[in-house]
Parts: sequence; C-alpha cells; structure tokens
Amino acid sequence: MAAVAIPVLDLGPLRAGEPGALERLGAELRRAFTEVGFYFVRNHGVPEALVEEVFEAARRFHAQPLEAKLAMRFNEHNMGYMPMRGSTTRMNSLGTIYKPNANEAVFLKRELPADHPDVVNGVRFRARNRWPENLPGFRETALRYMDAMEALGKSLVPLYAVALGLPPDWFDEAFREPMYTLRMTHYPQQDPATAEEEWGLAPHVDTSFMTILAQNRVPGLSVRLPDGTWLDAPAPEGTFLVNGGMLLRRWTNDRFLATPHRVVNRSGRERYAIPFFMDCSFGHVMTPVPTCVDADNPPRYEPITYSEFMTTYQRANYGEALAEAEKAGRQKVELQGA
Ligand SMILES: O=C(O)CCC(=O)C(=O)O
Ligand SMILES: [Fe+2]
Repeated sequence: MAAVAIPVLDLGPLRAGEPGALERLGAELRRAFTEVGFYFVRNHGVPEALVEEVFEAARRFHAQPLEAKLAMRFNEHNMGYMPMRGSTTRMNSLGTIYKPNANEAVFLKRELPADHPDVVNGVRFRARNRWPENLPGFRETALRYMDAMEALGKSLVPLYAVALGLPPDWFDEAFREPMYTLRMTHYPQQDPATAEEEWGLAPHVDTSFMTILAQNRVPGLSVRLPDGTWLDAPAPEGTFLVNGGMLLRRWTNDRFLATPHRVVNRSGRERYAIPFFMDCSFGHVMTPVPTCVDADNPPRYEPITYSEFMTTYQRANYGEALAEAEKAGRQKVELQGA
C-alpha cells in the first residue's frame, strides 16, 4: 500500500535513450509533486557499493572522539560538524517550535580550490570543506558520492522542466554548477518511552530544490501525506527517495509540494542517513517559472538567489549554531553584507 502512495520512477528507459521516456517520466514527476511531494527512482545507475561505502564513512566519522569532530565545527557557511542537539527546528510549514533534534551531523559541499575567487573573497556558502585528519579514505568517498549525486540530480532536472510544461533544457543554465550539500547524520537510539515530541529530526520541510536520500536499512523516516496522515517511508532496495523543498515550491509558485517529514529512531540500533540536497547555481536568480503564473495565479514570491534564501531561512532553523559561528567569523560575514 505504502509503495503505491509514493510513485516509483524507472530511469532505465531514459538512460537508454528510449523515445518518449522523458515525456512519460515528466508526467509521472508532475503527479508525484502535485499529489505526494516524494518519489522513488530506480535503475538510476549509482552503484550500491558506493552507497554502502558512504554509510560506513558516516558511521566512522561519528565514531571519532568529540574533539576531532569539534575541530571542524559548523560555521557560517553551513559547513562542518553540528553536535548532538545543536539544531532546533523552528521554521516550518507546521508553525511549531520543537525541542532540539536528537542527532549530530556533518555538512559537506562542493570541493572548491583554494584560489577560487569566491573562496578568496570569503563569499558566504562558498568556503572550502574541512576534512577529518585521521579518517583515511573519508574525503575520497564523500567526494565520489557527491559527484555521483550531482550527476544523478542533474539528470533529473529535465524531468522537472517537462513536468512543468517547459522545454527539457529550460533549467540547464540554472543548474550549470549547482550548489549542494551532503549531510551525514547520526541518530542515536531513542528510548522507546521518550516523549512524543522528542524527535531525531522534528517535522520539517527541506530548503532544497531536490533532496536525494539513499535508502536506509534502519527505519525512522515518515512522510506527511497531503491528507495529513503520516506514512512510514518504505525503502525499496536499489532506489533513492527524492523530494522537493522550499526552493522548488517557491520557484514553482507553490505548484509543487514541499512535503513535511520527520525522523525518530526507536529501532534499537544506531541510525545513519546521507541526504544530498541540491539547489541551483550560486548566482542564479529564481523567478517563479512562467508556466506556474497566470492571471488567476499571480507570482507569490519575489525573485531570489540561493544565498538570499538560505540566509533568511537557515537563520531560523540553525539559530544557536549559526549565531555562534557568526560571532567567530564576524568580520567575514559583515563584509558580505549578510
Ligand atoms: O534521516 C532521514 O531519513 C531523513 C533526513 C532528513 O529529512 C533531512 O536531513 O532533511
Ligand atoms: Fe528533510
């Protein structure tokens, strides 16, 4: 039953270049984002062994002594390590403030060279990754996975264009060098007797255009269907679960859903998750897409860039961690006018 609720998109025919595949998948994607907000992809071409390697890298990262993790503490670029209960979900479509989230996470972005102009100029969200010093192979595995996820994400973008009644290449320029974040999260076991509101990750919507989530052997994720019921997300083998966040919703003038979801880990095991969040290129200005705007449905949002959006949105969600990080890097932040 659950598998029926979340559509499964088979990418095989598209990857094989079959005529009509793009149009068919575009229609399926349209249904997914107007009815559910989540879909699975199968036959995506990402090796299962790589996914397993990244889960193992996440486990190894969090198994390090706390000092090693704190050496790369979460900063004003939204990169680095966020300690257990370091975030509180405040800003979400459900309008509730929750207790701090029972997880710890490390956030990685595109690897930029030291002499990249944005790095040299200290542009916010465009810093270099910091890497653990005593974790051989971690960096290589993370970089390979981010490359694979970027390629998968970019291959899905034309489906969004077709789903919105646009030419397949309509988003190409916007995603020439997409911003992205790989989050490696550790959810410790939660006591089955803990209060209702004690979340691994409280109900939230993502900020992203597209979130690609590798299937988890340890359950815990549930998704709020449009009828208000919570569905424990099934995890069909060999698939990724994809959803859209506020950027997708905003860009489509609220046509596409950003569906709330939440995590609680009462599995009796440690749980790790490796969501990959993809957004448009850094400087791209997102103006509500033309096919989502008409006389009955005027634009609801001002044009906005990634950094303008993130600055406002994430301040609300990562309040404490960010305030601290900003204090430490005050000069840099003010120079950017953030
Ligand atoms: O842990 C999961 O399965 C999902 C995590 C999630 O929703 C997020 O990091 O935004
Ligand atoms: Fe999420």
